[in-house]
Amino acid sequence: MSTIELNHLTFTYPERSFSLDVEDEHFADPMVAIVGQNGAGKSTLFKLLTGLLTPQTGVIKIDGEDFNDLKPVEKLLKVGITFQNPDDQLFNPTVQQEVEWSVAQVMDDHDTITRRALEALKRVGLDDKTAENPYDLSLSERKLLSVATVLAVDPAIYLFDEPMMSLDWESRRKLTAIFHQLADSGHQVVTITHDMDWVAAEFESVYVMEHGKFGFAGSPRDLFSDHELVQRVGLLPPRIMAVAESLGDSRTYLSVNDYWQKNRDI
Ligand SMILES: Nc1ncnc2c1ncn2[C@@H]1O[C@H](COP(=O)(O)OP(=O)(O)OP(=O)(O)O)[C@@H](O)[C@H]1O
Repeated sequence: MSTIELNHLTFTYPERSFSLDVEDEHFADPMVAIVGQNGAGKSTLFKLLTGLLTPQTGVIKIDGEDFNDLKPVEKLLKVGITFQNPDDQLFNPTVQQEVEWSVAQVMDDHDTITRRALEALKRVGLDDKTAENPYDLSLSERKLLSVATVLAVDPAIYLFDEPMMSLDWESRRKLTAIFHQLADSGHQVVTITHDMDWVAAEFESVYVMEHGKFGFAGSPRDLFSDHELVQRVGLLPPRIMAVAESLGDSRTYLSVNDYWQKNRDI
């Protein structure tokens, strides 16, 4: 599995409205969640990790190599991103062409491009919509299509910016299963999310960003046990904790199952 190292990374927008400043951070787990308030710098970090923005100082190393030294195709094979808003990355006339376009950025063989596109569309459940215009799909389907464009390229590291936002229940279930399949097959999945129930239930590694810096790295249980931090950075703890709290129990619970395990003998 890949590792991402950030060393003395700084970036400031030209307007000087916001600065990101990461001393030393290391993502080495298969599934990593990055959380934090609006404007904390999460999407800016993703733009740096994909080369859409260039840091003013510091280095991003992926598997020990300076990311900025890689050729464009090597970058695409190392890191793929799905944006918060799928409409920012969909522009082809059909669903199939959309995915094929992505694969064509990293290879030339037409048959392989088509095969990979169809496999990725099947994986997200859009294989019956290949001829449709992406803008005729629902928002959930457009989000899954943007995921398919990355699955078809199959980079080592998948970055997802708010993947669960606006997804219907079935699509959430499907995407969560894909996350685990990716992690189990040696990929790294790094996701920005505001969905703390999902973080608590599915992730082992969570990083908190505050004002352009990392303020916490650890397990969801450690994060949600730190009530002062959770309140300071405006995170909503898992809903099961609010339910337990209303019953006079202020312990940390990550899911209904977790609550059940800890309370079934009482
Ligand atoms: N292109 C830009 N030019 C100038 N400032 C920007 C630009 N993009 C983002 N910012 C500012 O940088 C700060 C960090 O934005 P960023 O989108 O990285 O935060 P975020 O943590 O991803 O927020 P959210 O959770 O709302 O997506 C914000 O104050 C934002 O207004």
